[in-house]
Amino acid sequence: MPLPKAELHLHIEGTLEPELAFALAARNGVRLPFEDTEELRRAYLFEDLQSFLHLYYALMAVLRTEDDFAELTDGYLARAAAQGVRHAEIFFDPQAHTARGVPLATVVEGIARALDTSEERHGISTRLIMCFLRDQSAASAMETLQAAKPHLHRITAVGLDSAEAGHPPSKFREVYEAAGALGLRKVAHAGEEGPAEYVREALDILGVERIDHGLRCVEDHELVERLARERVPLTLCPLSNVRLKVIDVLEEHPLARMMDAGLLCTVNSDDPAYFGGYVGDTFHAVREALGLTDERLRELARNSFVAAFLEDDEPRRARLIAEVEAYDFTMERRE
Ligand SMILES: Nc1ncnc2[nH]cnc12
Ligand SMILES: [Zn+2]
Repeated sequence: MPLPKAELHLHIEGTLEPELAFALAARNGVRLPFEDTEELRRAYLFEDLQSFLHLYYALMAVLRTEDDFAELTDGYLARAAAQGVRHAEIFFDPQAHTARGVPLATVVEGIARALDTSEERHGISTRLIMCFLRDQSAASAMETLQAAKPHLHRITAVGLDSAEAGHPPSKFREVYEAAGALGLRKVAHAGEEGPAEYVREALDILGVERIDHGLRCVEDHELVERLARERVPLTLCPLSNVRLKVIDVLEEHPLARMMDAGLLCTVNSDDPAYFGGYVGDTFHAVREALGLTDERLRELARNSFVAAFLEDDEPRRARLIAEVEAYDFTMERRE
């Protein structure tokens, strides 16, 4: 039995495996600029965030119907469950779909259909986080928030993703204020490719409760101290950082040093179909590359439930944390 964990940084569109991409392309009559799944997989060599985003947005062309989104989401939940995920907070990028003529209702209802059966089918409780594309205008983000009003019972929080450099959190001040007024919780990608200052802006200007990535906080000692003191969760994605060349090799990832500095770190998969592993694979990879002890892995799993948006189900959080505390690592080695 794998270590129980929550996944808090997962783009549902980033779980589109090549096999499903081709199946949906055939079903929807969409022509992909790749001959087959092998040729597509060979394209997964990225130079940076932007080169990944280019392929990520292009492949979304195959996602057209509610069934497509439901199938994508249910497939992710099945793979996540097999790796010990018991709670998942899932990002989606509405503007990437509405810009292609796919209605927001199709996207939300398709994803929600899979989420509605997730506890029963996969033993995973879920939350949905609607992300704004930061390389689009603040006005477009505000329109998206307004358009989401009929779906707010499905949505727990707002997030901010896509190309970071040159698109500071402050650009979205009003949108986050409006989201807060609607009762939505707040997270944002910051400090992935962008500077430590963007992490500060996300906290002070947007009022986020968690930072997605936050890796580059390590360049700013005072910020690290603040994040540790205020127990701000960071949703790190080590395999993503290597694939997008934010760091050179996994062995150089600062995760262990960040934990030593008292930061509330979690480990997540980001876009697992593209970056070579789901969250259980990521735990294994960082254990090997950084020599993490069992107690460090337990801390990461505990942190994932501490940082989860489970305030409306504290008994579940407590049960999951108790499972982490009682986890016997020799069980995993016997698999
Ligand atoms: N790692 C990432 N950073 C920013 N935007 C994203 N969208 C999907 N994955 C992303
Ligand atoms: Zn991300």
